Amino acid sequence: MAFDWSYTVGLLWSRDFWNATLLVVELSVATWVLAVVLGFFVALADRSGLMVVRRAAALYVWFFRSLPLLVLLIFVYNLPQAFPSTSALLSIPFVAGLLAMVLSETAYIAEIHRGALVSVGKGQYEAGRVLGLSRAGIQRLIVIPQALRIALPSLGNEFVSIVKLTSLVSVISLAEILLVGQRYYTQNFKVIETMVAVAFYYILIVTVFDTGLKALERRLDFSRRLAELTTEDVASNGEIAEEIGTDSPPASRQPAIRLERGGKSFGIYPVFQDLNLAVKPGEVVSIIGPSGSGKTTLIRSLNGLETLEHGVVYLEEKPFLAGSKEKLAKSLRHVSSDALRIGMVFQNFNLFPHRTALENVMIGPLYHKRASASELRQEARTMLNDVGMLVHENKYPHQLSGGQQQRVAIARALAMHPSILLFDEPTSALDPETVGEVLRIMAALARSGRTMVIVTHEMKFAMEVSDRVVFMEKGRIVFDGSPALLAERRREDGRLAEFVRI
Ligand SMILES: Nc1ncnc2c1ncn2[C@@H]1O[C@H](COP(=O)(O)OP(=O)(O)OP(=O)(O)O)[C@@H](O)[C@H]1O
Repeated sequence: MAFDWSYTVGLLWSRDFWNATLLVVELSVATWVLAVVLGFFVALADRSGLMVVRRAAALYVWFFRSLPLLVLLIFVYNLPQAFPSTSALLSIPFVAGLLAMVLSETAYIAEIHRGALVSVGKGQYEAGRVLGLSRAGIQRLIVIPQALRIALPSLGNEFVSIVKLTSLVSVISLAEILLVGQRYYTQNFKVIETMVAVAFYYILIVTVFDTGLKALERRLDFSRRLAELTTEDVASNGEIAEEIGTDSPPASRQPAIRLERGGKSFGIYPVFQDLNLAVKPGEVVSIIGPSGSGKTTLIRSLNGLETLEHGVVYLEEKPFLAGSKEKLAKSLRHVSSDALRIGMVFQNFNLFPHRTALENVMIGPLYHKRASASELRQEARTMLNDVGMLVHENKYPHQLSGGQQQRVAIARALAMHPSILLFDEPTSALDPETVGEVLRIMAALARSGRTMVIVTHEMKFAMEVSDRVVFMEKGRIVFDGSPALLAERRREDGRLAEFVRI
């Protein structure tokens, strides 16, 4: 029997098929949107601090991924037999189909979100934290935009799967494309001709939505976003200001920040115990020492990025953080305005890749509504100008060199007007050529009387710029004094001489 082309072509104008196509689109889009939203919450639950929430999320994903959709469909559609109260809703095939598909797809999509959330680096969360963003704020402004971009190709792929899975809802008598086709060929036996039309409708839906999703993917892909570059600004940097003014010149003589009897372990390995460090207002303290001596852990303990077990951190002699094993920890209320008094610059910059240099600098003050958006924009531009980066204000981090990124990161920390600035090995991830530009900014900050604590391997810089140098070894402070005293001690102390070579 010859293939009946005129019959197949005629089916492309069939009202039944177009109605079924509309139904498939509605069911697929509703399933996808709901599962993308709900899946995100399941993925967040999977990362919750509460074990019971994590377990519940894992149980959900395990159960609904194990269950075939067909079984779930039949189960949900027939649920009213056991629970008559559900019949008002579940006897509507569209609702029953949607519910079953959402339950199943949420489990798959939660796994996609989970993968995307894991790939947003820890540094992004930490950068949000030091800018005083709440958990929800970090998710909304930093994590979700990045995770969505990472997840979108897989989410688009899942949409295609959902479109095809809708063919299963024919078992609950929902007139989707396959069921319409079956009705046709059981009357005229033109199976192949009918199935060609069925294939056409599925391919049409997938093609249209796939094209749309790819376009969305391109829009969200910030690595493809390019700032308008003028020929002049491609390589140039602006001038770095000689001094980068402070808001509140240090008046008090009491320590700006002080760690008392700090103790920290990772597992059974103690990094330091009974450690004391006090930094006066306007003082520049460099912490130096061999790798693994605990410098980074110490500086991160000062602003709570690492939780101490023992000891108390005081801000202007007011308890600010207490070790988890300290009695004070229970009564100490976390006041976020205190945390905002400490700015931090990270080794790996941790700029937000989906935002321009200017937006990175503005994000903190804007979140805290420190002034109107236009005032904050102006102020952020001044900060960028101070670090010689105004010419690059509209560039995304991937368009900047390491040194330029670190300069923007410094401007971002300054934009919060912190009274203390912590630098965690700010030049360690930089090429030798760009180290100098970051050190020049830090020297300008030091000259302007800022309180700074710097973990560094740049000995020359530490000796020239610091008021005090702290030498750490194996979790202990073995030297704490002026650079001049260090230079003197170096002559007698072999270990110091070995380490502090300028
Ligand atoms: N998250 C962690 N989990 C387990 N151990 C850690 C963690 N962070 C640091 N450590 C360990 O704590 C010790 C101190 O690390 P820290 O990074 O503070 O040293 P450091 O003096 O800053 O070293 P470097 O100069 O190489 O950065 C090291 O032995 C390190 O392996």
